[in-house]
Amino acid sequence: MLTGILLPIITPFKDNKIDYKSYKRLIDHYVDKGISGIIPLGTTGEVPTINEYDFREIIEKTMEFTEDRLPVYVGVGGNFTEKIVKKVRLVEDYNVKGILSVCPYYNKPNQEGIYQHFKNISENTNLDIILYNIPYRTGVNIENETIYKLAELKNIVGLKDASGDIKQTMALLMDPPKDFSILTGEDILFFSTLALGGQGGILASSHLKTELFVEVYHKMKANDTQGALKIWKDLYEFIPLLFKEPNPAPIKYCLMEQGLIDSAEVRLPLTPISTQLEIQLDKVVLAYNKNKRLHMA
Ligand SMILES: O=C(O)C1=N[C@H](C(=O)O)C[C@H](O)C1
Repeated sequence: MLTGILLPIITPFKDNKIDYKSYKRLIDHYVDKGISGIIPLGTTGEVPTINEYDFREIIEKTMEFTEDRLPVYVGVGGNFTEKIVKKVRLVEDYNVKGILSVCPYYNKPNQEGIYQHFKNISENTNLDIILYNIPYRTGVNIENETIYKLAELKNIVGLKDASGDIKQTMALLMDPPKDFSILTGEDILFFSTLALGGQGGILASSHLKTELFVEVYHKMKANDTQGALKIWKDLYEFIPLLFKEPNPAPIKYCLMEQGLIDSAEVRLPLTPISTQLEIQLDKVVLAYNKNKRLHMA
């Protein structure tokens, strides 16, 4: 079972090229923070603006830099099944654990089409597959009935749930498929997903205050709900700031401010964050780092 926090890691750019010096620094920073895996080339990795050459190189460098210290799941999704199968074949050249595959977007398949799409991918790879349901980006919802059917397939191991419908999420959590991980992809629902029996989250926001997210997870697993809630209240205030402008621009700004990456560059059509948001984030991140130094002193 997939459990805990998987980090959908950003792709650092510098002068419009991928900044692998920063990328290595970033991976070395996270591998001992208690996360359960790394996911390059997700939404937060800005996969829509990554070309084929860079796609392959990012996987190669991710494997090189993680040095087997964490499992790697690669974002491989799209709305042309045949093309996705070919892309999965490319990913199999590397020792990755699996893929995170977003529901087909724009051409808006029905539930049978969604089922056949993922069944086709499942039959053409031995890699683990995490389904990614995010209707507010794709325009299509993977309904629970379809998730139950897909969960029966040999290598479909879990769901990244960003359904945006708490009733749908709760219904699935109340009667989860067997040996199937339900991980929230809606960061603000991390605590409630754990409280309802979910296995964890794929959380862009855990690039920041990583230790706190990990502590919430462990406290919830130890049934220390009040202890987890005390920490969660701080994160609950913080998370919306990271999505106030298009993800991952706010996160990249904070990582640059912390010296973890050299530049907060994003690729068009994404744009740098506003000065107003910079000021808001400076306050929060500086306060957190100061507090951390005080605790460590
Ligand atoms: O890149 C991801 O994976 C995630 N993307 C979501 C989004 O930006 O919509 C947020 C979530 O934290 C993980």
